[in-house]
Amino acid sequence: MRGGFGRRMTSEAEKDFSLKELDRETLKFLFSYLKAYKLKIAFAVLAMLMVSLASLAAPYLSKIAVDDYIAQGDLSGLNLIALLIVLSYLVFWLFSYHQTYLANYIGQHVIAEIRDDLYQHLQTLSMRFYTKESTGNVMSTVTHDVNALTDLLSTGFIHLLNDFFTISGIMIVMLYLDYRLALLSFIVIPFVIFTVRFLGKRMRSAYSDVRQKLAELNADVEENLSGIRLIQALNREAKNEGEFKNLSWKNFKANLAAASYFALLFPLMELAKVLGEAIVLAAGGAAVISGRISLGIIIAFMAYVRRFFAPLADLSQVYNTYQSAGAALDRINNYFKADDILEEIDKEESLIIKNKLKDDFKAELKFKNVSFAYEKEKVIDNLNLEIKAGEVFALVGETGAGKSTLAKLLARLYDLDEGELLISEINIKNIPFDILRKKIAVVPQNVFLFNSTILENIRYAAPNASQAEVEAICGKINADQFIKKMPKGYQTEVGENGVKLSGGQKQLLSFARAMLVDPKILILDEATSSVDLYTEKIIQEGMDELLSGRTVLIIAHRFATLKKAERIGVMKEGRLIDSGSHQKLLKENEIYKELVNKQLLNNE
Ligand SMILES: Nc1ncnc2c1ncn2[C@@H]1O[C@H](COP(=O)(O)OP(=O)(O)OP(=O)(O)O)[C@@H](O)[C@H]1O
Repeated sequence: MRGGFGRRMTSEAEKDFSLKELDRETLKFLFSYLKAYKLKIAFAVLAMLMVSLASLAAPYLSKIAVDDYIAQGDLSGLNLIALLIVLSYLVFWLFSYHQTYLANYIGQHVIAEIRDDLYQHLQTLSMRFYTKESTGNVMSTVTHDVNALTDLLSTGFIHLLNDFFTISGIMIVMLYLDYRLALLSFIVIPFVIFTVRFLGKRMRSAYSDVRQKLAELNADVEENLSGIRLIQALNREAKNEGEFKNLSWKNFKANLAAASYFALLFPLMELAKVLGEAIVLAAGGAAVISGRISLGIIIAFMAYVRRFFAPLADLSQVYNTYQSAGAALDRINNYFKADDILEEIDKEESLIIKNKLKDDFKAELKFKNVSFAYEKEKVIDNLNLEIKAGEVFALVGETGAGKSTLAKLLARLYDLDEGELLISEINIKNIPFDILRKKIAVVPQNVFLFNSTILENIRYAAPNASQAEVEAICGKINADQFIKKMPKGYQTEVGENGVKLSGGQKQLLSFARAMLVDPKILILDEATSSVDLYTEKIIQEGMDELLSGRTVLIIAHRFATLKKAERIGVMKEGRLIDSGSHQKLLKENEIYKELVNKQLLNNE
């Protein structure tokens, strides 16, 4: 995923997403998860309403205290009001706790469910999907996008509803207390809306720029750390440092621009608040002097005006949350809609085939008029090939001829575009995956090892295998020699993708991993150059054991392996152009002769 996360964020995720782009289907997708929490959502909304109501109570109670009790000299009434104010804060506190807890409860549950479903779905998608989509993109959606949804579901809804209830509540109470003074103090609202819109738009784009510049910085760090060996070997440190400084400077400038808008917003809100208070004080004061309204009303108004502006400013931030959550939701749903799935046959048929293959599995392979393209161009072109049970068949061909692609089709990492691939006379599409993976093992060209112990890496495909079984396999293929020399033997940690092992050692572990499954069909996609002569010799010695009693397809790059094959096929541009014994091909096939002379013999 080198550079993937950052790259993707710069290119796609941070483009300005309009909430209008959210289609019904995407919203339906979100609601399908929320449905299960209907009752809790109702309680959460109720709690939000209570929080807003409770926050409205204190100024109104102050008005009553001033007008009805202080003016009348009624001390016991005054104490009652003081008690009610405290009570209103207790109610506020209680419901505030519940609204936050419930919103987080619902939000976190929904997020966990979406994340689990997404992960499960991603595991079922075929290599076609992963060829199109970079790992960085997928990673970013599972983590970054799902987190953006968390912001929306856990806090976004609370803010939106609370702000909405509070603003409406304040306006209603103010209008009720004195509509003339209320309308007069609302004069400030257009100013606030204009400011919030003006600054909000710029802040959104400034923050988007901040994220973009940060993503570029991340991508740079990630890529350069992954390639640190090459960077040091090629003496690129100074140049890279210059590039990094440049990115870092851009990041600094973007942050400063965002901070300057942010620094403007709150003083302007304060200004609006002070203006509102001044209007209330001047116009309200005059109304009190003229006797039109009471002193209590002006006190309540002052408090309401003060409370009015925070939620208004808040709404511009909430819009931000909604926008990024909308974009994230869209991308998550698009992954759910991805249908690059390798279909499996239904359970009943699967059972019939399982039973049939259990007693009567013929390890023979037939490619019939097979064509396949990763994208548009055909990589396998009308290929026909039959490999008999127990045969050792080697494939040769120039680089890019399509040899490894045949191995991928046999492991059903992709489905064919045309033709048929039969294993034991059954179309590969009808063989349940669990059977296929037990019958066929691939030793790939590029070995992948997990950051775990040698033991766990070998038994990755057969987790129930005992250490004794693993050791027996390693003994047979001569892998135990180097493993036993390691400081912790089979418990040695191999590091990220086996970084602590040599190329040859990694390959030996990969052989052992395949052999532990005891496959009837073995595919060896030979690496060209990663193995030193000593390990090569060990591998060749262990090879006979590896091959005996199995049908083997070897994608051969070495003459030594070629010698083990009973039949050799020559591939060119996705076609099998010839096949036969080494001697026959050497005599009759120019391409084969050239391959042997120019490339394979070099490795002998
Ligand atoms: N995931 C992929 N997406 C798109 N094209 C691909 C993909 N994998 C391979 N190809 C293309 O398919 C063609 C066949 O590749 P393949 O790996 O089968 O060749 P090969 O014969 O095994 O080569 P080599 O001997 O170098 O390993 C090449 O042109 C390659 O560029």
